[in-house]
Amino acid sequence: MAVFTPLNDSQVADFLERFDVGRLVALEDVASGTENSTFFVTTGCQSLVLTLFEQGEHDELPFFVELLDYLADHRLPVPGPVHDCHGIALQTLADKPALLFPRLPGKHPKAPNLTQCRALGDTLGRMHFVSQRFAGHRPNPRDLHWLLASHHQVLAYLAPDDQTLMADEIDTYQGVFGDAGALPQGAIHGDLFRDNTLFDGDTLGGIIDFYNGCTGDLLFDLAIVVNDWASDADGSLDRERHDALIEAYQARRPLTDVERERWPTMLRMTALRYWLSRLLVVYVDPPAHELTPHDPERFRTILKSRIAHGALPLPSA
Ligand SMILES: Nc1ncnc2c1ncn2[C@@H]1O[C@H](COP(=O)(O)OP(=O)(O)OP(=O)(O)O)[C@@H](O)[C@H]1O
Ligand SMILES: N[C@@H](CCO)C(=O)O
Repeated sequence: MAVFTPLNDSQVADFLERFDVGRLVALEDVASGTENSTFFVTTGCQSLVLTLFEQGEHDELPFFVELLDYLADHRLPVPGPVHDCHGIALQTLADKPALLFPRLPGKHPKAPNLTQCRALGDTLGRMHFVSQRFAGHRPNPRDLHWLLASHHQVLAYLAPDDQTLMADEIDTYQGVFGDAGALPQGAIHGDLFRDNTLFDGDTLGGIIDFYNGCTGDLLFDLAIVVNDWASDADGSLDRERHDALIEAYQARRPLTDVERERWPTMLRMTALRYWLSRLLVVYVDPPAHELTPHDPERFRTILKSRIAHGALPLPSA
């Protein structure tokens, strides 16, 4: 379920009067999603998405609005928030912070094909090209500092081998990524899994769910994408999807020498990032609502595969 705060037609009809978007024709609860309440809203002239923010740092919502405004202004396929008649995007509805977005076309790809991988790589490369000049700032909440500070909370739930694996890996990352800021920096999505994209056939209709968005290493974003989009069931990398993503990305933003050098370790660090965040959800901070948590084991498998087989050779720029 993904409606934690139900809304009725008259609440939404009144809410829409703040904007120049037409009158309510239909309101529909959105079943997917785990964090916020989401509704599809149809007016006489537009298809929209209404999000009520249920969790998280509400004082960080202005950062997300600025980032989405910036990316939409640069013609990236993201839902730029709708601003009200006074130019304000961030609203309150049912005592929750609320944003209204254009509804983007498409479905989440379960098994992305090479054309879809190229489209995503191209768009991520374009996004990172412009996001280096984004003026906002929000430190990456899932960076090496977070790994270091948080992993102790799950160690007791792991088998001894896995405790050693996690601790040794984090030691390795400290050696490689201790010099924060050494890699190219910019605004990143921070969670660009397949289920945060919408494809209309092979056309990328949009990238959504920017609530892990932050500023930091661009390479972190690319590694999250490659681990999710190009891993097979056994965790190994599929060369064709890997190359399609990275070649298209590099046509927009070639990786630097230092990024290429640190790439294998970044793949491991972002795999461990999800192993840990999923373990935290399962053991330490389960959701208040009855939701099936994502499987931590998937990212342990990916991590072990990256350690055993290394990274694939990066295509040249
Ligand atoms: N702008 C949009 N256009 C079309 N569909 C959207 C849009 N925004 C959200 N959705 C739909 O609503 C669903 C839930 O949205 P979202 O991912 O933002 O929710 P969430 O609660 O933050 O979930 P999670 O963090 O688990 O992905 C998406 O999977 C998608 O189907
Ligand atoms: N994409 C995350 C969940 C949302 O942050 C995961 O797969 O664990």
